[in-house]
Amino acid sequence: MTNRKPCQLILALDLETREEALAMLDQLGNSLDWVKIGLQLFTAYGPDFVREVSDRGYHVFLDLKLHDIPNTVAKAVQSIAKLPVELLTLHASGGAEMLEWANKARNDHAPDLNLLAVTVLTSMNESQLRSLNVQATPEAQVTHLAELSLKAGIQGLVCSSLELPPLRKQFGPDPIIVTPGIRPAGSSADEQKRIMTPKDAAAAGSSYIVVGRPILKAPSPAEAAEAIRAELT
Ligand SMILES: O=c1ccn([C@@H]2O[C@H](COP(=O)(O)O)[C@@H](O)[C@H]2O)c(=O)[nH]1
Repeated sequence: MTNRKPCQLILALDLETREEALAMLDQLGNSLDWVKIGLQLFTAYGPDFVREVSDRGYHVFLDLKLHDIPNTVAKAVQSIAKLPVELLTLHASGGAEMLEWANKARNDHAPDLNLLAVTVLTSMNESQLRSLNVQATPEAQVTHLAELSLKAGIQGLVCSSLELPPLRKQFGPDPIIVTPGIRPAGSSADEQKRIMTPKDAAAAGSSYIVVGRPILKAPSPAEAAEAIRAELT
């Protein structure tokens, strides 16, 4: 028995234009509490778009996957602290010093912001890790990077739901664990390699699942989102 909160759905709002994105949010209405703004819309519309989504009442997850020298990442966290963002990603592979500097900037400027360390992208499998000269399995590499990140003080992790059992066993119920690579049964995996259904991800201990194309490309995005939410309860 754990005191873990119920798993929540985050929509990955990966669309081309502001107009398309806002129309999608209009369609989804009450099916949604959380919106992830990623590189596509942030590079096109920047902080104003973040404020616009937040002004509509959504919790905002800004998925910029920061990865640079410690000073540059810390300064970026300081800038993002001025925005209505509750979750922000950075790459764990930037290393302990980068993570510590980012966390200090968060503590100094945005203590309500939760930083999430991206471990191994869900689009990667073991052979892709080998091509980067990483000899570990995805599970071992995720666990290693998770340990590094949590030791550096980072509040949460991004990984595949497949890695949830060992992570929850080692780190317990407290770390926020966000899992993309979610595919309802029978839907296309696209380029995602380490996938799970919403139901299984929730049961395995995901704090939040991230879903993009299975909702965005569905004939009825609102029905698709509702069906996914129903799997989480
Ligand atoms: O390891 C990761 C980290 C982030 N993502 C992001 O999640 C969504 C997934 O979109 P789908 O359309 O559901 O595949 C996307 O914005 C990625 O940038 C991830 O997939 N894997």
